[in-house]
Amino acid sequence: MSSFCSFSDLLKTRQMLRRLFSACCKGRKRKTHLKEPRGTLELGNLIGNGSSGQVYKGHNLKTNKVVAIKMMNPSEDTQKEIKTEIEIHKEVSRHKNIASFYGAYQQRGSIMMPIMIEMEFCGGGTLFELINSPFCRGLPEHCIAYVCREVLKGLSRLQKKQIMHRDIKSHNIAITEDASIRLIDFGLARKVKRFWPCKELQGTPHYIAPEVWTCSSYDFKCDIWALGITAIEMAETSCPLLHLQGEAVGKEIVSGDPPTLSRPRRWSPAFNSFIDLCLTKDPKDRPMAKFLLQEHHFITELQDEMQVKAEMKDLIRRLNAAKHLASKTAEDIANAAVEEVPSDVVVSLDTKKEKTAENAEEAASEVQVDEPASEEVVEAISKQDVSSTDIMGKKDTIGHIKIGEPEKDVEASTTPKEDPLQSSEKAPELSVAQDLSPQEEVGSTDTEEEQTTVCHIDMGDSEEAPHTSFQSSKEAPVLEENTGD
Ligand SMILES: Nc1ncnc2c1ncn2[C@@H]1O[C@H](COP(=O)(O)OP(=O)(O)OP(=O)(O)O)[C@@H](O)[C@H]1O
Repeated sequence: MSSFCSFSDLLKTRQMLRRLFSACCKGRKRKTHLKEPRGTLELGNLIGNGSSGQVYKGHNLKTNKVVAIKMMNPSEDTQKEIKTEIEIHKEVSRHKNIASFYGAYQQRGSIMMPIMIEMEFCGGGTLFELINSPFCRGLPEHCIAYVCREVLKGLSRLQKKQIMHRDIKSHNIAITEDASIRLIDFGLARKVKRFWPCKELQGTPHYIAPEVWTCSSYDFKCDIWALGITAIEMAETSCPLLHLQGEAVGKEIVSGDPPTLSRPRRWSPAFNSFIDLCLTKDPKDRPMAKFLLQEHHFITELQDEMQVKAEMKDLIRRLNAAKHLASKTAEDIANAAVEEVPSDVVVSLDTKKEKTAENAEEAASEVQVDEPASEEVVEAISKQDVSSTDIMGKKDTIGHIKIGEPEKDVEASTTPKEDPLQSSEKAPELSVAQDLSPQEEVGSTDTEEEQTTVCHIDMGDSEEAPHTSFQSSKEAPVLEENTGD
């Protein structure tokens, strides 16, 4: 008998394989199920305000956990993106360097009702807040190495899942109160597809890799570039090319030399070399996360982790104390303003706020290391229509790019600006109703699962610098009890 197959046999086999492949693909398509939030989630204070939504501290009444709740208003354009964010966050969540995903929710009634992602609350704030706090003039090198190592672990996890974050930046690196590092915000994260390379211009301009600016095929390496930029930011408190905006940043990144530390001799050769490697312009020559984790001495020679974490914890305690003071002072000022300030409200408030910021800064530097961090009480608020919440931050768009400039020196406007450290705002409350029939169950997540890593990118609203993250005098929307099933 001949061991050769006939041409028709080959064709049949090919067809069979095709059918098998498409059946597998269909099988793998998962529906994003969203749970009904009422009776489960209770919203507390606003803790972050991004271009795609607002993030509140919250309470899961069933697990009795303090959580973070990201609330996004879907539109026809963004609905799919939000679901992708949920799916990806859920997929990468079980890792110690990724904020745990606990579930996704949507109140019954309409597909346009706000969608919520419940996740681990990171009580130390973000890396951006930390390096921009009044008492931080850049992180010491061993702390930078520690943060880079933890982010690389997260990126490595993402890569195992064939996912690129595409918005690695200091705003999207959260810190827990015990100084553990977590990647957050998977709004721009995408699967890397071998036969369908990604060419979209996406990200936050100052962190975007050259190959992304030129819309060439790109992959996980764009996250390594963004980490290199973030490492410079940790050392110098601002990222390179901050004087440029939008596409001008892209032109410089594509045609100029890669950014470096502005005073390289102040830092070790290992740190300089790490940055050089991360900021290699040709992605083919740029190392992968795994290589840097295992081979680069800036990462591998990190010693005395206990000491590094103790230093980070100290900074976090001071940051939280400053936030707490600032929110208290803001409350006092708001109360006083109502009574005292008559006609020239804007000017008076501005002056007062400046003073408040100064006071808070001064007070923070006096705060003892053991001062307890602020613990806002998660409290229920009167019900209001969630859908009325304006969750869209300022956002410029160039092509696919969200052009957020992470500028620090935002010009003082004539309207009063709140101190970024303050987050005294009350969040919308998820009204607690008794009927829990899960409508579409989304991220039914096992809250107690072991963590793993993940990350994603997004082009943050740059104009609304992170400094403004905590500002917004709006009360958070309350989820109204839904009666119209
Ligand atoms: N798990 C968390 N724990 C604590 N704070 C968080 C958490 N997730 C988000 N935040 C805060 O909320 C902010 C906005 O969150 P996130 O980045 O997910 O929103 P976004 O709308 O996607 O932002 P961007 O404008 O960067 O795209 C963060 O910068 C951070 O300050």
